Amino acid sequence: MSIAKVPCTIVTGFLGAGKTTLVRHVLENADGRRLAVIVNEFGDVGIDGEILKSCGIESCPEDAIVELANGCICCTVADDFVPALKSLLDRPSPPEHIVIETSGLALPKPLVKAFNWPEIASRVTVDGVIAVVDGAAVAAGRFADDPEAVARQRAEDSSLDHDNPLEEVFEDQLLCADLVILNKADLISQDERRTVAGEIAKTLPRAVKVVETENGKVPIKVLLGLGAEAESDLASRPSHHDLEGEHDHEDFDTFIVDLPVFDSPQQLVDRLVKAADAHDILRMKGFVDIAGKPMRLLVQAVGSRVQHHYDRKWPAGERLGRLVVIAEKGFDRDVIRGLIAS
Ligand SMILES: Nc1nc2c(ncn2[C@@H]2O[C@H](COP(=O)(O)OP(=O)(O)OP(=O)(O)O)[C@@H](O)[C@H]2O)c(=O)[nH]1
Repeated sequence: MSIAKVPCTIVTGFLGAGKTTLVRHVLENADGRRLAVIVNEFGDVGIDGEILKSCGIESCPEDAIVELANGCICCTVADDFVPALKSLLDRPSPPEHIVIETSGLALPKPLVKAFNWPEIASRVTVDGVIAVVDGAAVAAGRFADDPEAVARQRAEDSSLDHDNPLEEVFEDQLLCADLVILNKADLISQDERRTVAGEIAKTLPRAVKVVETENGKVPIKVLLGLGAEAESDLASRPSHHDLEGEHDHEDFDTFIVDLPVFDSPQQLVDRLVKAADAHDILRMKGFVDIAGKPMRLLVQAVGSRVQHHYDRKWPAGERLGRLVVIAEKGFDRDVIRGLIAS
């Protein structure tokens, strides 16, 4: 008797596109389905796992969320990803569906390939790769090559590889997708939506549905149950990195800023906007200690767009403000620290 494989959905998308928001929406609408989540982050502090664990959804116990922080799973498939998947499958009551949220810098294809590894090939299948796109970031030209910058680089050094690393990661994620979620539709106009949809269509290698939404609010039956079996279909998912082998995220860097106590959320927001504008920071997220408040403030910035809310009481002994910063390499950590924390 053959045992049905557990379907797994890979959620990819660039930094801050809305992956965690979408995964949380899936958990909130699981309708009794036994789900588990593997969540991976590029930064050293597991913020996304915390956000998901603190969601307070009854059907989603904390041990259903497995965090793989500190690096991209696409590069640590053997050490982190496959063992994490196996340990979920080996549980006395294994999940009925597994959702994998990759880091915003991860390439999905190496992960899909891992599903062919003999250790897990007979037990799991990739139900679908969902690429979440930040509509506002695409509309702002975040992933497009800057022709002036390319020309400048070429003039300085003709042998230089001028590929835009943001564009490459963004495209690799789309090239592997079975479904594209055009998220943050609330932040862009009708015209911009058309432009963004056009850019996505230009990149997609085959017919793939694009669903527009905000805050990842797409019905769960659209997201899960795609039946793509992506691991058997690698040839139709080209990648910029097919010829280069492993990529090592050398274009990006992350560090942690220890934060002082702030008098108000606005005081911090002003500093984050200033830092993001001056240094082209891609992503900041963390928990902040606001004077006199028993709750911790969850702060998230995508570029210089900052959002915050009090998410839960500080756990005992953990009241310490910390922020993860991710940017393209070449920035001065101390300068950024100085702008945010002093
Ligand atoms: N306005 C708007 N904000 C959104 C939407 N979806 C997500 N956000 C916000 O965008 C920020 C990033 O969302 P996340 O879900 O954490 O994004 P992510 O892709 O998981 O981020 P990383 O894991 O850091 O790559 C958060 O502040 C969200 O509240 C949306 O549709 N509209």
